[in-house]
Amino acid sequence: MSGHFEEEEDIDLDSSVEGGMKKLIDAAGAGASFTSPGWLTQLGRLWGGKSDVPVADAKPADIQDLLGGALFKALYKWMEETGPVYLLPTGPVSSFLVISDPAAAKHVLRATDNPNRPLYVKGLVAEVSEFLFGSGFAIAGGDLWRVRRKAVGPALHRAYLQTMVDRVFGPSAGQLCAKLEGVAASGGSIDMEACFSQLTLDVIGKSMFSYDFGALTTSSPVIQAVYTALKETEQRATDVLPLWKVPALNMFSERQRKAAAAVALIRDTTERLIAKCKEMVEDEEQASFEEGYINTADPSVLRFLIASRDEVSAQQLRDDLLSMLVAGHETTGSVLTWTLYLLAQSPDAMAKAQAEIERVLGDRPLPALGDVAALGYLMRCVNESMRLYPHPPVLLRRAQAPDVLPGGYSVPVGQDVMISVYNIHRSAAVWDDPNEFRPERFPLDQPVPTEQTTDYRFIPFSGGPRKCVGDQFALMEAVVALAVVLRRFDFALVPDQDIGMTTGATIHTQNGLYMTNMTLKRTPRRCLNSLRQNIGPQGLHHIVL
Ligand code: HEM
Repeated sequence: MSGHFEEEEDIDLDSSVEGGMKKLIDAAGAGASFTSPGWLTQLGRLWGGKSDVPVADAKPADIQDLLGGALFKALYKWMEETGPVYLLPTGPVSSFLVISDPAAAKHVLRATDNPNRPLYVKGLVAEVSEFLFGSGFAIAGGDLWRVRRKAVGPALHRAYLQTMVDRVFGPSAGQLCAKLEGVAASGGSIDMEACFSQLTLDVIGKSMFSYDFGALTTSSPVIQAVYTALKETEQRATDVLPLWKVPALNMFSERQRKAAAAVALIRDTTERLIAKCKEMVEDEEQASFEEGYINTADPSVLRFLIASRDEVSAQQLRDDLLSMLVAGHETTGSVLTWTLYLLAQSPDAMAKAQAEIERVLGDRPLPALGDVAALGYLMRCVNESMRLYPHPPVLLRRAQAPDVLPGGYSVPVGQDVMISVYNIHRSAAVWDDPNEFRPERFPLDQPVPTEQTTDYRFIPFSGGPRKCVGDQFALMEAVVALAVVLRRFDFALVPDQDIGMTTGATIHTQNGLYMTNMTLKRTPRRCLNSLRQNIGPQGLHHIVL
């Protein structure tokens, strides 16, 4: 396999393939894989154009991974066989250009929705999630995206994040501890993947709309609707036969009827929250809105956006908020799941993280904003977990102008592109011992790693104009949640469980992450009392419908 390229460097294709053997495309467009053409490659042979990009040699066995919803595993195998940039034919005239190289990823990400270099757009992502996001800015493009990103981004300012740490992240993690105490007392086991998904749904509801889903403690139709809609987005992303693209068929599909009902309920709930918030803001002086605005009774993003009195329709506001809800929920839940999984298997790293938490928090039960920076090792554990398990594992783009990638590969107009973050993060050409969990690879005396500090070798939040708007929010939420939970419990994996990996929008376990023998750690009494008092939504004006 070849190494990664420097941006815009010309590369000799002959030398870019292991052992000097190159997989070049023949005149008909398939790869130099005549000897063992698989079904996908056969399809690729029909692919009309000539290309200078090697073609993945997809075999029938590979479809197992694809049908199992773990496309990213097959993409990894093809990277090892074919190199860091290859074509994956998906039909007679369709294909994905798969990128597993930091320089090529940087090139594409920085040219997405970039007014000075408008070469790429989001493409397919918008198609699979439009039914839920509507015109939300996470999937919109062009001017609509630019205007809405500019309006929403400032809502996540520093004072907002500080308030969320104090009033939402810490207390919500305390509620999770209360739930886990029952399990620890009974000596049973619990699926921590489900717990983290509930925790992050509660957190994002409170932070976005001051709405308490109560997912950690209850079940409700709205919660079920969120899960149904999320599942549908994931299924659409991996459907082999996308029947949902034919509106006339949707009424005959039980799955589609359920998804439509779920979306209707979520939208209705959000619209009612918006209407209620608008009523409350009516009396507020317009002059009171300035940079860094925060309403102490209701510090939510919804309140910020309504108080800004931006010219925006209720529907756009609804779709933007739903974009944030969905983008910020399962992603952070999955980060927590895999970080706990990795720590539970690495006693040294776990001991180091727990010692740091004790030292930083002393007898205070919940971290404050300043503690997040002091919890540097825990942060590196989260970073390292996001390297090994990036969510989503692939980023999709579509070329809207002809382009040439670093390495000299041409990209025709309309080409669908898949940046495999998973491959970049696990490539031996990019990282030493790429499959090992080693938080120490991100030293404490250097900045927290980002796409900038690593020159796009580490891109868990993407990069360029469409980079995640909630990266700081998510990192703080994850560090606070882990600090609170690891302070209170020691965890042990239920032995012999098959964790597996599957994916939709994020990487999930196949069967849950069951923890047992959850020993309550000795916690200072003062700290414990304070934790118990703090788990309510103090000081948050919760909108109740
Ligand atoms: C650890 C948790 C998170 C991860 C791993 C994550 C990852 C990402 C990634 C990779 C993208 C870019 C997708 C692309 O380039 O196609 C993205 C976009 C986005 N994220 Fe996050 N995210 C997380 C948490 C959050 C949170 C908490 C929020 C909201 C508070 C959020 C809101 C968004 C939005 C609105 C976008 C779209 C931005 C745009 O297109 O302008 N994310 N996220």
